[in-house]
Amino acid sequence: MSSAHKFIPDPKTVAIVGCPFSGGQHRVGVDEGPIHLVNAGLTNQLTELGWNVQFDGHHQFEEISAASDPPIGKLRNPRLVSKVTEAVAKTVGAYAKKGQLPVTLGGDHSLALGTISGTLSAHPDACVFWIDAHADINTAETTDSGNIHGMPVSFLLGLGPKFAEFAWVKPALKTSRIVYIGLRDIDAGEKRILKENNIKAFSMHEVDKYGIGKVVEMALDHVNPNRNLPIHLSFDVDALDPSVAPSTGTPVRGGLTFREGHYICEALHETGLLVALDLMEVNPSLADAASVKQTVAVGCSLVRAALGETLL
Ligand SMILES: NC(=[NH2+])NCCC[C@H](N)C(=O)O
Ligand SMILES: [Mn+2]
Ligand SMILES: [Mn+2]
Repeated sequence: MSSAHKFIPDPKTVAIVGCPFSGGQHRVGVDEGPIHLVNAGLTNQLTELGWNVQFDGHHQFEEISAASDPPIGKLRNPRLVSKVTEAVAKTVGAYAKKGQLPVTLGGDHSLALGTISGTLSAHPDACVFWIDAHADINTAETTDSGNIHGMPVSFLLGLGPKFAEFAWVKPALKTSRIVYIGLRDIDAGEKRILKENNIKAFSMHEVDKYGIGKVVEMALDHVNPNRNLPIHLSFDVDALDPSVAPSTGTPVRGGLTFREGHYICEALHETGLLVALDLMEVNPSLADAASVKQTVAVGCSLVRAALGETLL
């Protein structure tokens, strides 16, 4: 079966961008996520789905010692996160400009500052599906944790205080072009930001109320009413219920089922509009071996679903 990709020319190529990075939060191990996902056979699985797979090894990031990267205000590891995400933006943007579909494997969700910047450099009118238990829209003022993986969306939207260290970030995303699914752990400041900016969000309450099929349709109607804009899918594995994806840094009960998570990926594939995908926050050091294996397998299977694997 050949799927009609509206923005990815044949022969369709996916570029795997492995990002062993954990500087956007404080738990060790999330940098091992991409290595586990690739070792589980992800590249071969995508070849079998009919994709050319480009993978040149995991991203090598410049090191910045903690001593030379003190907090700026509440922001932790600001220079490191900025450098790394800027490099990711360049890499993702270059692949997207060549007509390839970048699949970025995290690593923590601060990386989406890079991936979405990269996508928007190639597809300025792209919309973003942010699938997550969290909104990751804190600013340097509202954050409690100081972890930048809880803030990438505010940077992309140009909300909150600006920092010279992040001068490369263009606030290229419009509030009307992002939609959330799966939310259930939103900080008070984030609730305010979502409301004040009229940002569309489907929490687990709406998933329960309408069912995932209707929610994805409503989400598409909001960000992509004519079904003609490129789509960037940023999937935080903690959107799934911890019984489905236990091995992650900030698990929250009451999440998406295995099928609901996959349905989102399948439905976005069916649009033919997907131009980039992130799979973030798999942390192989936070659970027993069986749970790690389960989480890594679910991660691979979400990526396959977004890239065309069907049940029949
Ligand atoms: N990408 C994630 N898992 N983010 C979790 C963010 C948690 C919390 N809201 C914070 O700002 O720290
Ligand atoms: Mn999350
Ligand atoms: Mn997240």
